[in-house]
Amino acid sequence: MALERTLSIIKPDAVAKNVIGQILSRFEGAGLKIVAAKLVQLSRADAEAFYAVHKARPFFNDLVNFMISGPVMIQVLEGEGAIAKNRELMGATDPKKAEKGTIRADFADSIDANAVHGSDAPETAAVEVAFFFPGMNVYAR
Ligand SMILES: Nc1ncnc2c1ncn2[C@@H]1O[C@H](COP(=O)(O)OP(=O)(O)OP(=O)(O)O)[C@@H](O)[C@H]1O
Repeated sequence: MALERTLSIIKPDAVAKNVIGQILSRFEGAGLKIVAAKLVQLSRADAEAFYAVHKARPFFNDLVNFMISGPVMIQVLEGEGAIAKNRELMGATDPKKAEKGTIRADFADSIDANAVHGSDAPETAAVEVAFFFPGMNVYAR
């Protein structure tokens, strides 16, 4: 397995619930290292640009409005197979379908307020890490 970096976002619902620490602990407990982090309020332009791939989806506006509804915690996680490992820790997009013990099963309320975001492939990880942490090494292959 390759050493990877992936972008993780703790979304406004989870920040509002005061579970940043519990979520970061899960990453660290699974052997992922936090190599960059910032707590920020995204602007509408930031959220629209970050989720540009979803622009045509019916939920795009709701997603953008949700992502700017409060601060988010954005971090870069590093580790062997970090992209898949993070997705495993997060669980399915819809918390009702997320496996027991995953972040979304434990902290998310709905498919839109679903606690966390994680890059889904090396290519998207490279783009997403660069979006929030320009110039950062992403071990892109
Ligand atoms: N049907 C839907 N209704 C409302 N929101 C949705 C729906 N599908 C996806 N979303 C929102 O858009 C985000 C991005 O959707 P995507 O299909 O990429 O899911 P994901 O890869 O599991 O989530 P993320 O990209 O946030 O890690 C989801 O995390 C969710 O917040």
